[in-house]
Amino acid sequence: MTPTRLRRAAIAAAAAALAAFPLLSDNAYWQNLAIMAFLLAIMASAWNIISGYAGYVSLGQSAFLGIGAYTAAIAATALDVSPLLTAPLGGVTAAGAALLLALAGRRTRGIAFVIVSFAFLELAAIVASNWSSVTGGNHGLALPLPTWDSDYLNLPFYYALLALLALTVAGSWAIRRSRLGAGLVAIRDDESKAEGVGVPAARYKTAAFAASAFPIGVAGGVYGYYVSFLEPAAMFDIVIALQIVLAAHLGGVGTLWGPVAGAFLLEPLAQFTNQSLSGPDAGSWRLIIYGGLLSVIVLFFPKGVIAELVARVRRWRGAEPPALPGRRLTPVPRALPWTPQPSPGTGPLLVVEGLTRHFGGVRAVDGCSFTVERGSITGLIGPNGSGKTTVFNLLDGGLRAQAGTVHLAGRPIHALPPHRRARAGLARTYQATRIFPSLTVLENLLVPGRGSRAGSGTGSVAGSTTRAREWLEFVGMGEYAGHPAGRLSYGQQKLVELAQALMLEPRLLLLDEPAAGINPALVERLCEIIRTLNRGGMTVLIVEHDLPLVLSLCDRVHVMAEGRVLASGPPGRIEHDPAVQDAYLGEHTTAGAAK
Ligand SMILES: Nc1ncnc2c1ncn2[C@@H]1O[C@H](COP(=O)(O)OP(=O)(O)OP(=O)(O)O)[C@@H](O)[C@H]1O
Repeated sequence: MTPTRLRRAAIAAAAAALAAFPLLSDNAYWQNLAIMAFLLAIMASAWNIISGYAGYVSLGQSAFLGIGAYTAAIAATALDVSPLLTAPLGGVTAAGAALLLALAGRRTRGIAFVIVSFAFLELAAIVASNWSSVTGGNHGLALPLPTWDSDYLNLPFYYALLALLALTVAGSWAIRRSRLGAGLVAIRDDESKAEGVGVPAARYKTAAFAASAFPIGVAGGVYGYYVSFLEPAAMFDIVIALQIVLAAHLGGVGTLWGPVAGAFLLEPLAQFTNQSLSGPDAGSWRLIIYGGLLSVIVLFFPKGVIAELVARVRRWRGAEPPALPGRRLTPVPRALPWTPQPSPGTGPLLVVEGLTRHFGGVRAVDGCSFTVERGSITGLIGPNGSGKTTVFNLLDGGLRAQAGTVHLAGRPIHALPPHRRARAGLARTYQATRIFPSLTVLENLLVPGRGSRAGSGTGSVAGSTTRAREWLEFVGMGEYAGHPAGRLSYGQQKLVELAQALMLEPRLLLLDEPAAGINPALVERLCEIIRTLNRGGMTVLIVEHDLPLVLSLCDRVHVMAEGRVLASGPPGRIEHDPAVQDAYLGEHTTAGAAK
């Protein structure tokens, strides 16, 4: 049996055993333990969507449990129905409240976001405590007792939470396999790069926050009815928030089953501490235990205890796949997997006027103006520090210009956010390659989606996959499609990043030092690729220090010095321009400084 089949069989057996358990045993202790484990597993699995996939670690996710519980209880009382029926409303309210957290996630990340998320939990507790007319405040809110036969007391809760757990895991699986999921992991790996390849990060994160809060809110509705009494201190407890994070870290952050497995491992400890710790200091002791455990795990098993142990056993058994070897390069296919559409308007494709960006006293780009003709390969050269990369960062929106305009195919793009510039037809590669190491090579290409230029980034995943494979074949990386991108060599990563940019089917391709740090055979291949793309109708702007390469490849060259274009013209003329030689030899700079 293959490992995948073995895992599927184990999951099916565990699901069947859990489904049959309450029918075979009426032991209330074990049923309660299972119910609480389901609850924790739902929360950890849902937390994983925003914190595991997208990397926004939330210490406030348990707020949605309280929000769901209060909403379902209040709605059930108002409508005079069972709280089990109003539990989905708890999910809807939680997803709505998550938009607040998503707003914070637009402005903060890393440790700042962790603190904001914790503040969100505290805020929810304060609202519940003080809004006594609705929530009962610190006196609490009592729910009616279940109406069904006491013989079946736990069963409806048990099966409701088990079904919700199955749905949460299925939802998490579907999200991870979708373009949204690839986009979230890309955001975790490198958010600004993700935006640069057309990922609408703010929208994706908002969707992930809502998807993460919804199941927790529904579970809160069921849980509130199960405990039948709601009070702010218990419903918005930081210890629950810690347990969620701990469960995910125990099993494996960012994996599908890790948070679930972690929850089942952790829940017995949670029950033990609940029962054995009592008195006024019990809360503090629980905080110390869970906080301490979390610190140890994050320090020594950052990817999760189970995930790290499995990886270590694999390494020990020598089962880790070997480093990816370079293969003989296949010839570049002559035909492009793409038919370019003519760009609208007439005149140059790119018009840059008066572009300016200073960093304190450093005038990195200082009133820079130039054009790129349609269908050309244009070079942007200049000595180190002359501002070439900063110009690229201003063109793709990674940096905001302090002055100046940029028009692409007649359309002003200087005020657009990076993902909309990518969708407008601008794609780039980086001087130091920036692919998404946690994704496979194929997934790296699926992040931008297909045909983004035409605004059809919502095209089917199947269609995008076909196109992604075609572009990978085109750059010669087809056989690496399923490999983790982080394990490729530097040169291979450069080719993958190029294919990723090509997935945007750009009007203008910006290449930042494509030949830097790669072997001569690969440089040759890269030139061949660039020429083939250009023959197929793609316009290319290239920053490169390898002058012979630029002179042989480009139709026109702009030379930058001190943040502005000093000279422009065909390569033959530029090569012998005294002002250019002056700038490269440093005399221009020296003279400028002496003035
Ligand atoms: N984020 C930043 N903060 C401060 N200074 C910066 C920043 N980015 C660039 N600079 C400065 O702006 C100037 C231009 O840098 P830039 O990287 O654009 O030059 P470049 O022509 O691409 O150089 P190279 O060919 O070495 O890559 C340099 O003096 C650099 O130190």
